Parts: sequence; C-alpha cells; structure tokens
Amino acid sequence: MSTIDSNKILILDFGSQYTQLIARRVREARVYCEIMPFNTSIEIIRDFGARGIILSGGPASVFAEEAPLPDKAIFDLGLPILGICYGMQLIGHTQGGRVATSAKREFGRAKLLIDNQQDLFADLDIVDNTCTVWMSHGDKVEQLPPGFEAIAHTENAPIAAMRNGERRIWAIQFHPEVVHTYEGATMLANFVHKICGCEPTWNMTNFIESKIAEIRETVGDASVLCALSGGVDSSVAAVLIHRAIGDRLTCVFVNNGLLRKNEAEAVVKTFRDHYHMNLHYEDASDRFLQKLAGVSDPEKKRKIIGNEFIYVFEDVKKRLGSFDFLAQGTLYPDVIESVSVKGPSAVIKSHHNVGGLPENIDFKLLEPFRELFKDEVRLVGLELGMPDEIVHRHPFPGPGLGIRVLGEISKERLDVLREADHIFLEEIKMADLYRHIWQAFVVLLPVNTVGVMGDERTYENACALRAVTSVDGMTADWAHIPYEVLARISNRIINEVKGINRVVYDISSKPPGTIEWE
Ligand SMILES: Nc1ncnc2c1ncn2[C@@H]1O[C@H](COP(=O)(O)OP(=O)(O)OP(=O)(O)O)[C@@H](O)[C@H]1O
Ligand SMILES: O=c1[nH]c(=O)c2[nH+]cn([C@@H]3O[C@H](COP(=O)(O)O)[C@@H](O)[C@H]3O)c2[nH]1
Ligand SMILES: NC(=O)CC[C@H](N)C(=O)O
Ligand SMILES: [Mg+2]
Repeated sequence: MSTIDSNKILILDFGSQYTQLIARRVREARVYCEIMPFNTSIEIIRDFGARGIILSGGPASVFAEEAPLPDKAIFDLGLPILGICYGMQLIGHTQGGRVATSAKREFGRAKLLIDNQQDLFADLDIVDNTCTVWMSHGDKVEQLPPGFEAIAHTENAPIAAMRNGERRIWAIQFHPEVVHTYEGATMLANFVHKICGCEPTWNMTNFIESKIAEIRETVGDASVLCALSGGVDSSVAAVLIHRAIGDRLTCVFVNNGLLRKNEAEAVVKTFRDHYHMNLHYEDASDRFLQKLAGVSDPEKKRKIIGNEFIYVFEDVKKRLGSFDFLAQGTLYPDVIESVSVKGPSAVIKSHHNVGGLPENIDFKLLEPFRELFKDEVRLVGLELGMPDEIVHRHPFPGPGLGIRVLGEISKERLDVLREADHIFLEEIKMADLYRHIWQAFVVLLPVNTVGVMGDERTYENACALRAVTSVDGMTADWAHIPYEVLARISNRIINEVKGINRVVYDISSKPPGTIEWE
C-alpha cells in the first residue's frame, strides 16, 4: 500500500499453516506487513520497499524436487532476513550449509538454550538462558553455512538458531509466531524494531486517515453501492466509506429470508436513523426461498444463495442508477487464502463470498479492509465511534439460517429456528457470556424425537446449540458454557418454541469439526 512508505515488513509465504500468525505478531508490534507468495519476483519485492523480509515455514523439504525457493537476489538486497523453520532450512541449503532429514523429528514443546542473548534474543523474560519454544520439523540444519554462527540449541538440534551478523541474516528452527513459544512475540518484535529499524507506528488512526484519502482518490466523482449485511465487516466498511464520500454511497441490505429474528428491522433502523445513510432495503426473501425449495445438499444451497446475491445486486443497480463500485467487507484472510502457495486446497465448504464474484460483473470492487484481520476491523469500528453492539457482534454468515436448517428449508422451519436462536442469544447475553464467545447459534436438525409434554406424547424436532471460542474462526473450541445457563436455555426453548422437544449441545472443536454444521 503506497500510503505506508517503507516502514514495513515483507513476509514470503512458503505454505506454512502459521504464515498469517507471523503477520499478526508483526502488526502487534505495530509495524505494517504484507504476505506475498514465495516466488514473488525481485522487482515486486524491491518496489514494495520493506525494511526486512521474513521467510515463513512450510510443508516441503528443501530436498524435494519442487521445493519452493525464493528469488535468490533477495539475499543481495542488503535487507535483514529472518528465516523460520523451512525458511531456516532454505537459508542453510542455499547459502552453503548442510541440511539433513533428522532421525529425531521434533513436534511440539521443546526447551531452547540460548547461546547468545544479543539482537534477536535480547530482552527475553527467561531464566538460565532457557526458554520454551514450539517446534514442528523433520529436517534440520546440520552444518552452518560459511559466515554463520549458532546462537541457540536444543537437545535434538545443535543448531536451533543461527545468524550471519555481517550479511544480517537470522534463522530459527522453532516457530516464534505461535503462542506456545512464550517469548516468540518479543523475538519478532526484536527483529522488526531492533534489527530492521521499523518504527512502531502502525495504528488504526493512521489507517483510517490514509484509507479515507485513498477511497476519495479511487472513487473520484463516481458512486458506490455497498453490500451491507449489518455484520461487523460491511458495517464498518460502510461507515468508513460514508466518511470518505458521504451521500455518493448507497448501501443495499438484502433480506434473503434467511436472517435472524428482528434482524432486518434492526439493521434498517440503525443505518437509516442512526447513521443517516442512504440505505436500500431489498426484500428478496421470496426469490431466495423459491430457489432453495426442495434442496437439501449443503453445497447446492451455498451456491444457490451465493449466485442469488449477485443477481440481486445487479438488479438493484439497474433500478437505482449508475454505480461504478461495489463495496464489500472482504478481510485479509479471505484475500490471502487465494494467493497461498498451498495450491488448490480441498474445498471444505464454499463460503458465500462476494469476493468470488464472476470476472465480468458490472462493478469495480472497493474493499477497504483487504489488509486487515477481523480484530483490526473491530478497532477501526471503535475508532470511528461505532457502538459496541455492532463492533462486537458475532459473525453471521451470508447464507444465514439457510445452512442452519439442516435438510430442506421451509418458511415454517426457518421460523422455528428463529425463535430458538433468539432465546439462545438472549440467555447468552443475560449470562454476560456474549463477548467471551466468538459465535453462538442454534441448528435445527432434520430429526424428530419422542417426548412427553403435559402427559401427551410429542414427536417433534431436535435442535443443537453451537457456541465456540476462537480468535479468527480458523480454529475453534466449543465454549464451556456453565451447566446452569445451558439448563435454562434448554428449558426455555422446549417450553417456548413450538416444534422443538429436545435440545443437545455440540461439543466438537474445529478441526475436526467446522463451526457451522453445513
Ligand atoms: N444480507 C446481506 N445483504 C447485503 N450484503 C450482504 C448480506 N450478507 C452478506 N453480505 C455481503 O457479503 C459480505 C461477506 O459476508 P460476511 O458475513 O463475511 O461479512 P459481514 O456480514 O460484513 O461481517 P460478519 O463476518 O461480522 O458477519 C459482507 O461484507 C457483505 O458485503
Ligand atoms: O460470510 C460467510 N459466508 C459463508 O458462506 C460462510 N460459511 C461459514 N461462514 C463463517 O465462517 C466462519 C468459519 O466457519 P466454518 O468453520 O463453518 O467454515 C464462521 O464464523 C462461519 O459462520 C461464512 N461466512
Ligand atoms: N514447519 C516447517 O516449516 C517444516 C519444515 C520442513 N517441512 C520440515 O519438516 O522440517
Ligand atoms: Mg455476515
């Protein structure tokens, strides 16, 4: 991003599970950074103009025929380089050392003995030069490249970290980006501040100012249509764009018939009355429900919903006039997944995502949060003075209740789910748990169970409560909601919601489960 000058770090991605965590840690050190694929050309790297480069880990072995390697000219840029895990191995391999597949692989916790407490390992909060780190490797550097010295070791790896002070290259076998490496954040901060000389200036106020200027420049005199869901990302995007271009912004909120109880009214009220924005409310519930009738396959549902959203936006554009831009709340994880070196990853579920719009759509895209993580978007929202209820809302997927009524969707089943879901959220809020939980919702199961109510036999639906804790939605654990709260929720749902006679609690983590059931 041109507005951020050279006070930034470049991360080259070799396919590690943790590349995004490296980016988070660098940003937590208040230095802007971007991830680029490992094979990015030296011209692009030079143009980006970072003050240092981090080479991520990765699944490959440097011996593999197709081992991913960076443009070797990165070693001649005169910039400090830090290699992590595979990044260390590739430095060892390409700079004249020797890497070998070790008989003793290291996974998980390891004790690191630091042999030199300078620069990268300065100011660590440790005793006896020993710190706990997290490892995940089979290969290791067995012989130092010329000019390098070992600066830390473990029982299994005599060269667990190395550096070449003159060429300003550092490399570590463990993962400093994961929380289990207790002093990892300090090490990464040492690299970006002390070694690369970056100033800790990245903050949301700077971001907002430079984004507003950029939006004005990009949009010029044109008008913008913003797909607004009332969720965190698009709401904060709408407020930011409104600051930049005022009434040339029109928001479109689509009622796809799959929203939660009272949601449509609440979103319209907030954005029309509170923010005084041009808001177009499009009730498209009939067309969505018609298209979904008789469909029970989750992937088919997702595709139908994703496509229908696009048709609705195009229809609205035809009716409301000329809009050059379509704005949406795309975040960094969405963007980066499409450039990851992991290659075509397995399709677990097709996330409805306007980012997957066809090439020939009649809009240019405006995505002000392409560089941000969700918690950063929340900070932008707070900085823009947005209320807690919007900024700290649980994420809600575009396909909405359509993927929470398992099996065939009908208006009746959606209504049953809406009531149960409403009770669940109400009780979570009352128990003061809403902010501790990443996401909580009810799933209506395509299962009828026998019950007894008022001495009468019932044969009605079962529903499942789903509540998870998470940082980024990529991994999640089931939330440990106190039994008393669960008991109250179950009681209320069974008593108050006609059509449900049994409530179960989902205790699956992600992985191996996912957060949504479809
Ligand atoms: N009902 C809707 N009407 C209009 N646009 C929508 C609707 N649902 C989703 N979108 C668009 O799809 C994008 C992706 O949805 P997503 O759920 O990831 O983000 P969000 O709703 O803005 O935030 P959150 O993740 O907190 O729910 C939104 O940013 C928005 O632009
Ligand atoms: O906008 C969205 N469109 C979708 O199609 C979609 N599918 C899942 N989600 C949300 O993504 C997070 C991870 O969900 P899963 O563990 O179920 O994959 C959770 O927060 C889910 O609610 C979606 N969001
Ligand atoms: N996490 C990593 O970067 C692993 C590097 C390499 N694949 C190994 O097993 O040693
Ligand atoms: Mg949403």
